[in-house]
Amino acid sequence: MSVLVVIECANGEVKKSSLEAASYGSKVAAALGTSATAVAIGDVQADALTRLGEQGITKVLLDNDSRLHNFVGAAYVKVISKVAESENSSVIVLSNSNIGAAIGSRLAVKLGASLATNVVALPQINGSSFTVRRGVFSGKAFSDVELSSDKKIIAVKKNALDIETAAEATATVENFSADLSDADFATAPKETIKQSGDILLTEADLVVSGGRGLKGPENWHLIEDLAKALGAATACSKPVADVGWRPHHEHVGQTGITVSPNLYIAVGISGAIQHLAGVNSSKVIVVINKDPEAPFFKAADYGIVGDATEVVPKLIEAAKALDK
Ligand SMILES: Cc1cc2nc3c(=O)[nH]c(=O)nc-3n(C[C@H](O)[C@H](O)[C@H](O)COP(=O)(O)OP(=O)(O)OC[C@H]3O[C@@H](n4cnc5c(N)ncnc54)[C@H](O)[C@@H]3O)c2cc1C
Repeated sequence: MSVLVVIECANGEVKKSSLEAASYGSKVAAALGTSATAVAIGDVQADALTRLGEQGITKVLLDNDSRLHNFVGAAYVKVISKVAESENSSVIVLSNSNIGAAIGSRLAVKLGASLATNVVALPQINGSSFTVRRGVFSGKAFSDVELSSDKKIIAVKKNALDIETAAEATATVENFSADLSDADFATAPKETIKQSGDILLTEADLVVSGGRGLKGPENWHLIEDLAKALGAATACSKPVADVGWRPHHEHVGQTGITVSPNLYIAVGISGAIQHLAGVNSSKVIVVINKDPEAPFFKAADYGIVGDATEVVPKLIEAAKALDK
């Protein structure tokens, strides 16, 4: 019996959300008195995988098939399920990322496992049954669910738990071949067009976001300059994307992307419930709005009442000064 953690990789590195999953999986393994193994998929350097020892992973199995560098659901499910069988894994931990959400239910069907998505806390273990807490209704409520199958799959909500790092531990890395055939890639991406911007919004630790209060695209440099000074990704409210000031892949909220950064700075955004649905699991929310009655202030950890054109340049200067 072991705990298996699914590690997503891109550009040679392990994604942050997978470090969170590794940390979570190691704690579950410790509670069960077993070890945590990982299966790595995607474009990754071996030394990035050995460093998973710092999150408590003892062994990493890597499928080197270059066709896996792009996400292909059927192939990913096959690799993970084969590793789970060969390692006799009873608990599989993955990130509740886009990829995790796409493969979790398919894996559950293939392995006959119970599945909990959007998990925000370690499980309570009662014999062979786990009770896990899930975030539901866009983070407005929690639901405690029982996983009673022998095999369990837990998809951990991004940024819900800290990454714990133990000094100097390394994981061994072994190659694993799932003997994938062309049929496993029957539906595969032909081309990947990366979103603009240096920092991927869904993976960003810091996000600076703008709304209609910016008045027009001619003022968007305020958002970009603050983001650059902080090393943040940029985002926007839906109306801003609808009128074409920004591309739709930057729109966050109920009908856009969900983000969970450590810091979300909202500039000139009113804080409508549909916007909050995509950002309210951010660790710290800072709101800048000239209207003291703006609903976003109720969800904010810090608020600045003021005109964005006056407040943001001061923040940019302050952020630049921190770098000196
Ligand atoms: C089904 C549905 C789904 C939706 N999905 C989404 C979604 O996913 N994401 C989303 O964002 N919205 C979504 N919306 C729209 C949402 O209801 C709001 O209309 C939208 O979020 C408002 O965008 P905003 O805050 O940028 O603009 P506004 O509501 O116009 O707010 C602008 C804010 O800027 C402030 N402001 C004005 N001038 C300044 C200044 N100079 N300095 C500082 N502050 C200033 C104002 O006080 C105001 O609070 C959805 C709506 C529906 C019906």
